[in-house]
Amino acid sequence: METAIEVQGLRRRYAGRGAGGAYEAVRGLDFTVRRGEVFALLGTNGAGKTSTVELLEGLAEPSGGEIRLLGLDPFRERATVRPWIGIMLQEGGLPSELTAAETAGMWAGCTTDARPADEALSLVGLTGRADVRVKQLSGGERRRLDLALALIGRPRVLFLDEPTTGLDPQARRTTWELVRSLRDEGTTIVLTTHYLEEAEALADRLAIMTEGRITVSGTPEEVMAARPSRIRFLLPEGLVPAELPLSLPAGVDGRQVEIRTQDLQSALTELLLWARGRGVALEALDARSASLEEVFLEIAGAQRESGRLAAMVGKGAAA
Ligand SMILES: Nc1ncnc2c1ncn2[C@@H]1O[C@H](COP(=O)(O)OP(=O)(O)OP(=O)(O)O)[C@@H](O)[C@H]1O
Repeated sequence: METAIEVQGLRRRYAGRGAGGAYEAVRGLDFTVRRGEVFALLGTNGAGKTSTVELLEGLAEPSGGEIRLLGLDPFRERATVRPWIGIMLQEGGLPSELTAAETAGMWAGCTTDARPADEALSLVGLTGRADVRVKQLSGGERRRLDLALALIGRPRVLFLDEPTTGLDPQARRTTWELVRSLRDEGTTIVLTTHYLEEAEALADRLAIMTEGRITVSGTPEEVMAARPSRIRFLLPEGLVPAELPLSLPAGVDGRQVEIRTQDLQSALTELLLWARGRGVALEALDARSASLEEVFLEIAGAQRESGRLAAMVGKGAAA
């Protein structure tokens, strides 16, 4: 598969951050985004996602490393790259007195080979709101207008920064469908989102960032496969934990039993055969594969813990 974006050793340092001095928000990233895929960049607040995406968009110069977007440097060759990319910003900042149609028309007027304004509004389901002023649109509708504007230039690479924040569940699903159909038409999409089910639903590949570095990357399946699945149920009345199958190491808290396994199907089969053999029912039985959310929370938890330990060590050193 062809490469759309190639990133090597990417760094971004902000000069003078209050009393704290310079701060390096992006600390040596290497990744590739293939043509026609959805690539999601995930991470906790302040992990460095926006700082990274701004570099990919050519809005700032890296302090180290290299980016090739469709073969060019997006900062130095911005004039050439700009028409190829569509950017949906977190805060639209649109003139509030214009209607949705006027806003899209104005945008189309500044764009070569623009998609007609009404087509862009229709893609995001705003046709019925075309004559409403921006200031009277709901937060979710404004978000969809931001997306329509990002699509007006028929971008080859589309950057979506938290595209469904504030959207109701139905509008979110419609946006997902649109993202999938753009991808199927060959658009490369870089997505940042805090909704992990969104990343799971849309991303062909993803990377989780922590403190300016990529901690985990791969397809959602690869990222989740590294974590154990979980089976939970209530210990049947009259049984003690020692009577549970020995081959399935279980954690028991009161009546709540939890088994963690890398092979959910075998463990579940064994558990159900055991239950049938004992003639017991497993109340509140719940078996599930690791979700992206669990992987994310584990990484974020480890990061918080290491930050806490570093602070304790720092305090100890200062004392
Ligand atoms: N202009 C700036 N000057 C100094 N520091 C900055 C600047 N912009 C961002 N930072 C810092 O860089 C770090 C990364 O910020 P960034 O906005 O890239 O994170 P993020 O992952 O996009 O977070 P969020 O999920 O909250 O949007 C943060 O610690 C932030 O305070």
